[in-house]
Formats: sequence, structure tokens, C-alpha cells
Amino acid sequence: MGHRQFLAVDRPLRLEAGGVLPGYQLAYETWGTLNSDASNAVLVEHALTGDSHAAGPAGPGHPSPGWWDGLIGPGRALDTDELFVVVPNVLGGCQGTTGPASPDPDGKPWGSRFPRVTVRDQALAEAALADALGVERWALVLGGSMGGMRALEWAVTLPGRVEALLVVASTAAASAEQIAWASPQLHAIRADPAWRGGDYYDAAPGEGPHRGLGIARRIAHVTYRSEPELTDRFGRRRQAPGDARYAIESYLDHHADKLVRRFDANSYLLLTESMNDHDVGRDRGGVGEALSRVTARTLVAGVDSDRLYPSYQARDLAAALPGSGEAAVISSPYGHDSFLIETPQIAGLVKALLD
Ligand SMILES: CC(=O)SCCNC(=O)CCNC(=O)[C@H](O)C(C)(C)COP(=O)(O)OP(=O)(O)OC[C@H]1O[C@@H](n2cnc3c(N)ncnc32)[C@H](O)[C@@H]1OP(=O)(O)O
Ligand SMILES: N[C@@H](CCO)C(=O)O
Repeated sequence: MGHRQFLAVDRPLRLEAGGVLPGYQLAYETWGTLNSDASNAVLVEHALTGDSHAAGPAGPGHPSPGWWDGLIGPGRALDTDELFVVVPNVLGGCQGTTGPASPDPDGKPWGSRFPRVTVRDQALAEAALADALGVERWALVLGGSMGGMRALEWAVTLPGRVEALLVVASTAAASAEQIAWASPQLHAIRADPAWRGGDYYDAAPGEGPHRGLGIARRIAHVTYRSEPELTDRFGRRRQAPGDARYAIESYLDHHADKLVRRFDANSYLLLTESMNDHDVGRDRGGVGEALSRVTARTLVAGVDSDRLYPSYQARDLAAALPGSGEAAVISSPYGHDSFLIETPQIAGLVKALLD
């Protein structure tokens, strides 16, 4: 429990954009025990640079403690004395699940040949994990940001398999603004000469497209926080005497340095484009029509200071989801990243939905 496991899926996955993956591996972690009628399983979906390690301390293969540790564990909102909590790493990612850095059937890294993957494909890929674990119907599927997109796709694509749904700081379809913020990030990586068209896996250690990925993370990280928070925390301060950088620049450098040490640039591109492509209404007669398929008990929450996924998107989503009440508001100065920081508020939402 709480250590990384792997599921090998040996059948082809036909992808929405037309490609095929001949097979794939999913990395996942679980906490708690599946009960005899498999009615206590919860699926937790991570965001862009998250992974399967949602709970527990740092350890081998996990440089950081679980990203929703405050939520998952004995006596916590996702009480692992009662619930069986499952967290897969997303398809196309780089933390154990098949992605561009993984070997193709000939044993060479996929690199530029890895097919385009949508959020819908990612949810369907995870259905194989539910099957393998013996979970026909999740008691709850939840996630924030990109994880919220995946949770929503589960509830629309496989409505009979989702009893309750919690979507935090996310949207039914990526907006022009969200695609706009992603655009310079994609360009930054592709403009890095070390990216080499996506086939850089033979580069010496430290010589991959780290500059491009670091620039992408700096741009993204600004959008993850709020303007008042940055003003309060950093203002116009310089980082240190003799350091020409402003403190905010040093902060962004730090987050860029941390990401390039743990994340693959091609996965960043792929996942960013899957978020750009996210639209639950695609080929389903539009967003309203798609959301009308959802049978789960639902709760949607937005963050009042989120400039990347503004809270009106949560309100619109809640209004269009059958049976969902008004969107909940997470009140926080921390912007989009509040879904990772304000765990007591998320815990309240989980409890409200489960009770
Ligand atoms: C679900 C998932 O998908 S995400 C997986 C986890 N997410 C991430 O790692 C994303 C990147 N990190 C983050 O977004 C945030 O750190 C969060 C959301 C995880 C936590 O937010 P907070 O607790 O508010 O952390 P904050 O953004 O202030 O960052 C703290 C770090 O910045 C560093 N820092 C703060 N000020 C400065 C500065 N002026 N110069 C350099 N570094 C600085 C701190 O030392 C600390 O470093 P550490 O994380 O290596 O210990
Ligand atoms: N900090 C989060 C934000 C994206 O939603 C991440 O890196 O996954």
C-alpha cells in the first residue's frame, strides 16, 4: 500500500486523434483495502506535473511527500480505514506510466513518434486499471486542474462507473486564455536546440531541453499564483545583496530548476496539448449535451483568486451538470495552486459529497 505498482495493458489503445498505442503501462499507488462488494474505491486524478504519489512521505522514487497528503490517510477526508484510494500516473506522463520517454515495441524511446493523446484517451486508459483492480464503479472520482478534466471525462464517457464526482479548479473545455498561456510554453520547449525535434533521449545527463522546459515552468508558475500574493510575498525586493535578481525572479528560477530535475519535456508538451484539446463536448453535440450524460452526484469548486481557471468556469460547469448545486468557492490568496494548498477546504468538499 502506498508504494508504486505497475499494470501492463497488452492490448492496443486506439486514440481519439487517430493514432494507436500497441500497449501501455500504468503506474499507480493505492491506499486502504477494497471491500468485498468493491463499493469503496476512490479514484484520485493528478494535475499536470503530479504523479501517483498523492500521500505518504518522500522516499525512493518520490523526492517529495504526497501532493494531497492532508486529504488521504486514516481519519482524513479520504479515510483509508474505510476507502480504497487509487492514484494512477497519467497516460503520456513520465512518472512510471507510458509516455514519450518510454520504449516503443523495438525498445527505442518513442520521442517524436509518440502519438497525440487526449484527456478522453487518458480516462479510457485508466478504465483498464479499474477493471484489473475489480472496480466496476468508483464511489468517487476527483481531481484538480488537469486532474479535474480527467475526472470529468470519466463521468461523461463512462457515466455508469462514477457514483460521485468532485471537480476542482478546472473546466469543461479549455478557454482561449488557457490555450494562450500554454502557447509560449510550448514554443519555449520547441525552440530549445537541445529539444531536437523531440528526439533527445541520447543526450548526456543534464543536456536535455532543460532551458526550454524551465522557461515554460516560469511562465506557468506565474499563472498558478495570484497577483496579490506575489505582491505581498515578493514586492520589489531583490533576492539578496549582490544578487541582481528580484526575489520573484529567484522564486521562479527555483520552481523551474525543481521541475527540470523531475519532469520530461516531451511529456510536458504532450500533457499541455491534451489540456488545450480538452473539450468534453467534442463530437458529442457540445458541452451541455455531453454533461447531460453524467449520472454521478457532483460537486464543482473554483478558487476565488484563480487567474488561470477563473471561478466563473466552475460556476458554468456546475450550472450545466445535472444535479449539481451551485459551485463551491475555495477562498484563498494562492490562486490556481490553492487546490494543492488548501487541503482543509478540499477535505470539507469531499466530506460533503461522501456524506
Ligand atoms: C497535483 C499535482 O499535480 S502537483 C505536484 C506537486 N506540484 C508541484 O510540485 C508544483 C510546483 N510547486 C508548487 O506549485 C507549489 O510549491 C505547491 C503548490 C506544491 C506548494 O505551494 P507553497 O507551499 O505555497 O510553496 P511555494 O510556491 O511558496 O514554493 C516554496 C518553495 O519556493 C522556495 N522559495 C520561496 N521564495 C523563494 C525565493 N525568493 N527564491 C528562491 N526560492 C524561493 C522555497 O524555498 C520552497 O522551496 P522548496 O519547495 O524546494 O522547499
Ligand atoms: N502546480 C500544479 C499546477 C497545474 O495545475 C502542477 O504543477 O501540476
